[in-house]
Amino acid sequence: MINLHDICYLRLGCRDLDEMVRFATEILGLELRQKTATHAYLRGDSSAFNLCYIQGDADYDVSAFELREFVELEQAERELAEVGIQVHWGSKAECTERHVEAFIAFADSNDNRIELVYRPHQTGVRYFPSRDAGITEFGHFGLHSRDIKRDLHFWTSVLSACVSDKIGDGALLRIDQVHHKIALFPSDKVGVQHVNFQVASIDDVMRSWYFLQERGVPIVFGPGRHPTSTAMFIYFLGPDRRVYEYSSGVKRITDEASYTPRQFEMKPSSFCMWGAKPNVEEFSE
Ligand SMILES: O=C(O)c1cccc(O)c1O
Ligand SMILES: [Fe+2]
Repeated sequence: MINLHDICYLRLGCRDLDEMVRFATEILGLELRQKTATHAYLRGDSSAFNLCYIQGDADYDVSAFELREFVELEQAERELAEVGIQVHWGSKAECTERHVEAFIAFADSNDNRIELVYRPHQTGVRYFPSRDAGITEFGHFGLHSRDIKRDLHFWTSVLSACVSDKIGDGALLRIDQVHHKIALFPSDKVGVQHVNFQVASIDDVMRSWYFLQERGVPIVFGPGRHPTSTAMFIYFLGPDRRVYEYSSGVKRITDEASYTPRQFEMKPSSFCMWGAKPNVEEFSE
């Protein structure tokens, strides 16, 4: 079993890099750390980066996870080979591009591009936001799944994720005490389904609600509260048409032994206990 220590970064292709940098800094509230002609590195914590937008193919995306030890990358290569998945070892230049010491890249059971990373770089300077959205952490992300049974098996038996809750066939998966850091949603697509940043409080969620409305940012769900993680949330669209989420108050599962995953019905009330209706394809019946 490949032990995922934490989520690490997303690499997100886009058509217009400058437009994504404007959105990420002025709307989302990330800090731009580095920009080249083709790459923009943004963060909401003291990591070298959380999101890297890449000029080019808008459908390209990668999600990355940290492993604790270098030997775990070598073990992962062997374990993935056993289930018929070949890995690519990052070259020196590819490691530099990702601000990591080492990584392997592969496609998961849904053809989602995944990277397993050893020693992602931290900075010695704190995150200094370009707008005060109240971001405390890169929270989680959703991935598409064209065959949920197959992909859940992969994520929970080849990789170390555990199901915290299910909503219909969708699954919220944890890799540590946080209720979920990955979510798998049935769909006919591949890759990243939504991107979540945690914010400090309900005040930040509500402040952003007014802020986003004033600027004409399409809000696609919320404000509301998830009955699953208990987090209060708001979802909106970026100029890349990707779904972004702020949430606050995600529950922790501290007593693994006594926790049983719950099955929620596939209804709007399972996504929001306040009555908000999702305008997100994968969250709709
Ligand atoms: O936080 C959650 O519980 C949650 C539930 C459904 C969908 C999501 O994106 C979530 O973050
Ligand atoms: Fe989410």
